[in-house]
Amino acid sequence: MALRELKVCLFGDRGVGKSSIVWRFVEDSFDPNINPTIGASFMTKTVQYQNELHKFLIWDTAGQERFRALAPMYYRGSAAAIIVYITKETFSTLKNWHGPPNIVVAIAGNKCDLIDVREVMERDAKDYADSIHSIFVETKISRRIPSTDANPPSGGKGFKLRRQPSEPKRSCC
Ligand SMILES: Nc1nc2c(ncn2[C@@H]2O[C@H](COP(=O)(O)OP(=O)(O)OP(=O)(O)O)[C@@H](O)[C@H]2O)c(=O)[nH]1
Repeated sequence: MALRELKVCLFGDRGVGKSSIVWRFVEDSFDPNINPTIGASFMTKTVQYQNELHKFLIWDTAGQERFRALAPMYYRGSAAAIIVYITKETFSTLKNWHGPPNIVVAIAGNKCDLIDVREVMERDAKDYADSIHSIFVETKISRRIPSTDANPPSGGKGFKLRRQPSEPKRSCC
């Protein structure tokens, strides 16, 4: 079976939930006490879609301002980027995370389970996403969404982690 490798990076201010999104995707788990990322953390997950295996090489970057200058390095060679926000403030800094024009960008409005924290109207976020030709999705990582897919992709096998859930995140670059 053919194997395609796709580099995907996550960007966004600290605490918006980038690592939680990755953990939900890779391990289908949620840790309310997850540690902040230092530098970046790397994980992979292989998903079968039709007759192809897609191996996602996922770079989860640190949101702290001091790491922002490293973004171009992670963008290099990426097929896609996910830029995450939650509040008005983290939404207003989305443009700081913009990358090259030739990659797929998805904007994720995370923590939509926390009604009080959610300050950006879905319509405004969608309009912004349209204006930069990106995908828009609202996410909540804290609760598992039951799959309605009778044949879910064969993720889970073939992924490797550099960090166990209970360990602190390590810088790897
Ligand atoms: N209620 C709720 N909490 C969330 C959600 N996603 C993440 N969190 C929590 O938000 C906090 C920050 O999550 P992280 O995934 O570490 O955020 P991050 O963007 O990777 O943060 P940095 O590593 O500092 O850049 C953690 O306490 C998570 O458990 C969500 O959808 N809902």
